[in-house]
Amino acid sequence: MPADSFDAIIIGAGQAGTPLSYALAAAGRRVAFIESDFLGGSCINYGCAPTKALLASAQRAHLVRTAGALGIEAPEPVVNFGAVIERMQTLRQHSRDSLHRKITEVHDGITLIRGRAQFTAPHSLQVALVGGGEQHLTAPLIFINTGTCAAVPDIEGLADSGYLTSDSLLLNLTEQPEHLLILGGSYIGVEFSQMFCRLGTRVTIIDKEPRLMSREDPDVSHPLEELLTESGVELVLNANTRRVSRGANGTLTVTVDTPDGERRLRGSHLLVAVGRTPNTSDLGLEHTSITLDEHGYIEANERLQTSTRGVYALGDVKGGPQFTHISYDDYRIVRDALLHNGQRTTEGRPMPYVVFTEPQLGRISLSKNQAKEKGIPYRVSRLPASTIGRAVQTGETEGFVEVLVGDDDRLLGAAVFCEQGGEIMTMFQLAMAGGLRYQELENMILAHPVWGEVLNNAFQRLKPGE
Ligand SMILES: Cc1cc2nc3c(=O)[nH]c(=O)nc-3n(C[C@H](O)[C@H](O)[C@H](O)COP(=O)(O)OP(=O)(O)OC[C@H]3O[C@@H](n4cnc5c(N)ncnc54)[C@H](O)[C@@H]3O)c2cc1C
Ligand SMILES: NC(=O)c1ccc[n+]([C@@H]2O[C@H](COP(=O)([O-])OP(=O)(O)OC[C@H]3O[C@@H](n4cnc5c(N)ncnc54)[C@H](O)[C@@H]3O)[C@@H](O)[C@H]2O)c1
Repeated sequence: MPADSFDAIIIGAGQAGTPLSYALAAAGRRVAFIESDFLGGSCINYGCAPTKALLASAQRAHLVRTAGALGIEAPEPVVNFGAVIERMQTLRQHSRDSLHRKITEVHDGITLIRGRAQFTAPHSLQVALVGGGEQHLTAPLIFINTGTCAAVPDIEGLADSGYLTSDSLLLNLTEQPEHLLILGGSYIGVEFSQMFCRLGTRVTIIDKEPRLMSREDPDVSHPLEELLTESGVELVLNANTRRVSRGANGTLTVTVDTPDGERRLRGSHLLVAVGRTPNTSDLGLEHTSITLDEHGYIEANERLQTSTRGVYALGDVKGGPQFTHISYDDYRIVRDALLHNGQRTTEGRPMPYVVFTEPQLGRISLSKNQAKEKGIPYRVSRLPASTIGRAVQTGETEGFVEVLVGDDDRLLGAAVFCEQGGEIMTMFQLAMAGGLRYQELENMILAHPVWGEVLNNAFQRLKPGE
């Protein structure tokens, strides 16, 4: 079968592939855009957007539940689980429809192909089309944005007992779990735990590490652990999961070894959230010279070029931090290099992220442990959120603001665990991007009483890092 020839082929409609298709088409290139599943990839369909929509419902229930603290008497809220799910589904469908319109109607020059792509040669692909048949394509430029799927550990009985991942949970959830066991206490486990707890589900998190979010400094993860346990989430940490089984009545039992001995944890549903696996195994990469790392991620250089000339890897599939804003920045780097002679690379770019619990945990750049590991001298100031005027007025006094300052008085990083933590962290990021010294933030006139006013006070307790 003769191959259809294009200027560029993009595999995967994720957070890099989609804007890249628009940019290349706008520059007059003929683009084949291949997606095997839903447009928008994980962010739109089973990642950021649907989880934050569900978290918003859970947070509203919590606000109603706690309104009495502000003098507003409200009855215990009734969670209409079906309506909560329907709202999330509607938002997701709207995003998918809007993407479809943009790709097929707004932008000329994009040929959308629904199917699973596989390399047959370094610049040739075969697509197993949704609905049957196949198509062969070729192009001098190929962009791989195939993302990841949920990793599933090899645990006795797990496959036979039935489990959920965030991918399947968010696509197929119809009934409210009675007791959700969550394997993995990092971004996904933590966000889902608070969400389900506030919607009225009993929740247990199991993690093999002694701490939640174990990449964070201990004095950052511990307040998060306290917050969750105080709100009713059970934490089983330092736990080696040995076996999963499902009884005749449908109850799941997860058997774990902990430092205190064996425990059998029972629940109605099990969510596996132990990280992600790259979508590379069926890409036919053996027909190219593209290399993979030990975990199956595509090896790409700081310009996102793979070892096959003209083939790029963008987003989660190339390994490293897995965030929508990083995938989107990969797009910007490749777009600028190809269309605007841009020279920027992935080297040294800032790495902000937010855990969307309430309060949020916002993080930018170095933690204390990372500064120590890199031998970077730092001073640190940590302020309880209860010292922020706005926090006192709204009653949201939980958490802290922590900033690291270098020898040149410029910021090295921040961890902000309080109401509006993500937004406050973003202000610190802007100050870092602008190269501001901390004294400039201390002396800046900021409207009173905004949350950002904490930028004036955050450095009050600066002391040398240990
Ligand atoms: C539950 C959850 C919550 C998250 N929350 C956040 C958050 O709050 N903030 C944040 O920044 N990040 C979040 N993330 C991470 C974020 O979703 C990803 O980092 C981001 O979507 C980047 O994805 P991507 O561009 O690499 O590809 P993806 O969005 O994963 O898209 C890849 C696409 O490629 C398609 N594909 C795969 N193989 C083929 C093939 N062979 N042929 C054709 N198509 C193929 C897939 O169907 C998919 O549509 C979350 C992730 C999860 C799972
Ligand atoms: N707000 C956000 O930005 C956000 C939200 C959700 C997900 N994400 C992205 O999604 C990716 C995946 O998130 P994640 O939380 O699944 O993965 P993760 O890699 O961040 O954490 C995996 C967790 O599972 C634990 N674990 C691993 N194997 C285990 C086992 N056998 N038993 C018990 N625990 C085990 C680890 O100790 C770790 O705590 C992240 O890299 C993140 O970037 C981001």
